[in-house]
Amino acid sequence: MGSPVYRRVRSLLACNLAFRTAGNNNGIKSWLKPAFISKQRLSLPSQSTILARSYCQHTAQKGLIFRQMFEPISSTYTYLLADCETREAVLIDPVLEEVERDAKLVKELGLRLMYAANTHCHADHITGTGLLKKVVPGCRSIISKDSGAKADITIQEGDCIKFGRFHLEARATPGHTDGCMTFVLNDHSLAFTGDTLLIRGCGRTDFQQGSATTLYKSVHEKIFTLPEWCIVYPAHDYKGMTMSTVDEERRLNPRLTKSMEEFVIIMSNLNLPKPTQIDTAVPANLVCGIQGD
Ligand SMILES: N[C@@H](CCC(=O)N[C@@H](CSS)C(=O)NCC(=O)O)C(=O)O
Ligand SMILES: [Fe+2]
Repeated sequence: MGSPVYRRVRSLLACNLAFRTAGNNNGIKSWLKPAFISKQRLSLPSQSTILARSYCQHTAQKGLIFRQMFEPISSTYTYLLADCETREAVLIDPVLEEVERDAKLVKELGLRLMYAANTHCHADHITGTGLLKKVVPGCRSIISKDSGAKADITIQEGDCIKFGRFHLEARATPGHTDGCMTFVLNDHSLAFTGDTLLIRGCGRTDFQQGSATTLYKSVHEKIFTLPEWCIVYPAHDYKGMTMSTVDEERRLNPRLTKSMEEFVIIMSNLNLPKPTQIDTAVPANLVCGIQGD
């Protein structure tokens, strides 16, 4: 139906999995379509541009402040979430070397940083949580009880990290490490998967109590059961990608679309070198990172 341009628009929307179902449920399609169609004859934005733009609008409409930040040495993503009304905020997976950047942004945006939470005891970088507590008074560190690491608050499956009108639900997703958690936004639109699920990949399982069968079950039971339009944000990406969706990873993840038996063989043949900072990072992260003087 319609012009070639309209058909292109339709096919872009059709293959954009985040929109396919979300649109019917929460109005994404209704606010996406008018702006998009009106520009169609000038130039067609790429699918990822549409998703990024639309997602910003989506979060803004919900009253959620959301930032993804990158630390290039360990290729780590740190996430800032805040309620734009109450200004309460949470940081996920801050990195020591970027504490100044994160604290500056929190200040610039007029936010009250309540928590700095780690998805797990990282092996490749020192967490910024310890130092953040020093430079942002009132901020409390969070990690899972099963990680064996120290923090102000230790959490378990089902616990919630509340910031303003929002909360992150903690889902235990062990496998990369014993204490890995995935943090899911209360409306299930976003999931912060740490190293459990990476974009088209997953965390390695060859150290820190790693187990391929446990990771496989965690992903299938706790992440792939989220709505297909849920956007997944990992702790790392090594190929320049920023986000994915549950649907994309269910269909396209080259490791996790396999049977558990095939997955175990893949994971035992990764032959990855040890993270360069592992010997300093793990002991520091077991005590919530560098605490400052
Ligand atoms: N080269 C990096 C470490 C890369 C690495 O091992 N990444 C981990 C996540 S950090 S614990 C991983 O699970 N990778 C899975 C994969 O398939 O790449 C460094 O030296 O820091
Ligand atoms: Fe890790």
